[in-house]
Amino acid sequence: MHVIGAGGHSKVIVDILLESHIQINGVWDENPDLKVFMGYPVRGNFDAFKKVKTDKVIIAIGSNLIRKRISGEIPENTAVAIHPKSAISKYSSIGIGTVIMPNATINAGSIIGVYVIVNTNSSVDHDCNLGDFVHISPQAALGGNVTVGEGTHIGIGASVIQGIKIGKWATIGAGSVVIRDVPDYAVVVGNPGRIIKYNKLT
Ligand SMILES: CC(=O)SCCNC(=O)CCNC(=O)[C@H](O)C(C)(C)COP(=O)(O)OP(=O)(O)OC[C@H]1O[C@@H](n2cnc3c(N)ncnc32)[C@H](O)[C@@H]1OP(=O)(O)O
Repeated sequence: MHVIGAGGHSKVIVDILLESHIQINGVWDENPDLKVFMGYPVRGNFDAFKKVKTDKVIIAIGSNLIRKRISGEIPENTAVAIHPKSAISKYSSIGIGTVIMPNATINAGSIIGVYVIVNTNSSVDHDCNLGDFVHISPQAALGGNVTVGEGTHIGIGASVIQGIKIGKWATIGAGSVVIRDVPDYAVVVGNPGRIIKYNKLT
């Protein structure tokens, strides 16, 4: 497996691959000074990776927007990285490029898009629908039937009550409690969650 990105998020993904007995063939990063990452050679930047032409690749980059941009430039049908100590219902589905961290739970009926991050100890309950490039941060909890639009970031420890619809490219602040639907691009913080501004995608 090739790993794109050599930051903190990538460290967790390398661990998942090793726990899953998946061989790492190389790490690729834009920092030309970084030669070795977690004992693996940093073989070059993203342009150099594109010449390898393989679909055995994980985009290990935490930014939802950058993950989206890179995903458009790599082969389709890339891998997923799922920690063996996550709990994923066989009645759920997980898109390509998605990573599931230790102790994350995905319950029955949930549909997880492509290149999603379901981070450590987070909980996605029954019948949720996570759009592509979403990030559910550590310890965040979604009740049943929650919809999260493309590119939205649910912050660390946030809670979303059942049935809520969150739009695309929104941000839910750390520890927030979402009890009302959230429009596209909104930044919501607090308990109860309130909109403080709107994201501008750059
Ligand atoms: C493994 C990992 O590390 S995964 C990464 C997990 N990371 C996260 O979950 C981070 C989530 N990000 C946040 O919570 C951020 O605070 C954001 C995105 C909501 C806001 O960040 P910024 O745009 O920089 O806003 P800023 O810090 O200027 O705060 C604006 C106001 O909102 C308040 N605020 C910001 N975040 C929160 C929050 N989580 N809860 C309550 N209030 C908040 C601030 O106190 C400030 O209030 P004031 O204007 O009265 O002083």
